[in-house]
Amino acid sequence: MATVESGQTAEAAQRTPERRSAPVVTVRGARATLGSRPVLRGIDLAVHSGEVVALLGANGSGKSTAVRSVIGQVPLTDGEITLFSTPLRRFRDWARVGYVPQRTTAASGVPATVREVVASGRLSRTRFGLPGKADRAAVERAIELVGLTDRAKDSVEALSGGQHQRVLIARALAAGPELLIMDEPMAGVDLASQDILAATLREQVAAGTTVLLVLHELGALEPLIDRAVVLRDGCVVHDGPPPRAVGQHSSPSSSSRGGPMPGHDPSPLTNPGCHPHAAGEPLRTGLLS
Ligand SMILES: Nc1ncnc2c1ncn2[C@@H]1O[C@H](COP(=O)(O)OP(=O)(O)OP(=O)(O)O)[C@@H](O)[C@H]1O
Repeated sequence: MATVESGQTAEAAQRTPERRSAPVVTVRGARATLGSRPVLRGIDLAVHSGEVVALLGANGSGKSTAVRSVIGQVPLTDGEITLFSTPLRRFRDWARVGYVPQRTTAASGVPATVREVVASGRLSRTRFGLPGKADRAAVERAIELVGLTDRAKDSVEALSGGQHQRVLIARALAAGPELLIMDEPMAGVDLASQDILAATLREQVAAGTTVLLVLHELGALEPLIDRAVVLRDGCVVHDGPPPRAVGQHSSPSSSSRGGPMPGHDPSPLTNPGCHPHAAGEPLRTGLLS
């Protein structure tokens, strides 16, 4: 794959830097506890307009908790989050945000068609809950984007896991979000669906959508990724070019695609809750391949 010096792929680098100036998501000093366990221990994260940022890390490192805190599902015990420059506690413009949760069923046991589930994602844009022509067109477009037009009338219960995931993504796209947050969108998805999802995402990114996604492996999405933030034990241990998969690099500073870029080093030493990984210890990203 073609790469540029910074470690970004050529495709990611082609997108204009001026589109990336405005912060869409900022997370500062975020701490969160689930049960009695401190799961986020002071993370900083920023996603700028038009950027595609991957949140990586081993199982249990806090990736899902981090994105769930961004959408207000997990309260912080300390720190602050802004969305579109508005503090999260005052943010109401949820139609601007599309969220695809970690693999769940689209139907939740309620019989519903593909079109009905996708249309539920458009409700935030409809006037008085009544869908107009533009709303119906947006729903059809979202279904088409994920290649399920021929299944629109089918029950979601009749779909494969990968098709299910495509429905959830279409639901998130139906409102035309400016920010798309996806938690492991490729997990358990068949290769054909992965290709469709990658193409869908590429189209969104080309149109200017900002993307924050939790990933286990970069896979088909790698060409789109501008930057990777790696969590370990609730701390940011890397913020910079997407690292190579485990086994392909030895340490963050040893590879042009593996090391933090100047100015992007999260400097965990400055964060009392987080400790830098031992020198020479491989950066564990949670990548499986
Ligand atoms: N509701 C909960 N109550 C208590 N602990 C929780 C809860 N949800 C998650 N945890 C714990 O918080 C830690 C971080 O979980 P989280 O789901 O954010 O990690 P993750 O990096 O997304 O992992 P995975 O890749 O497995 O999804 C884990 O140790 C998990 O067991």
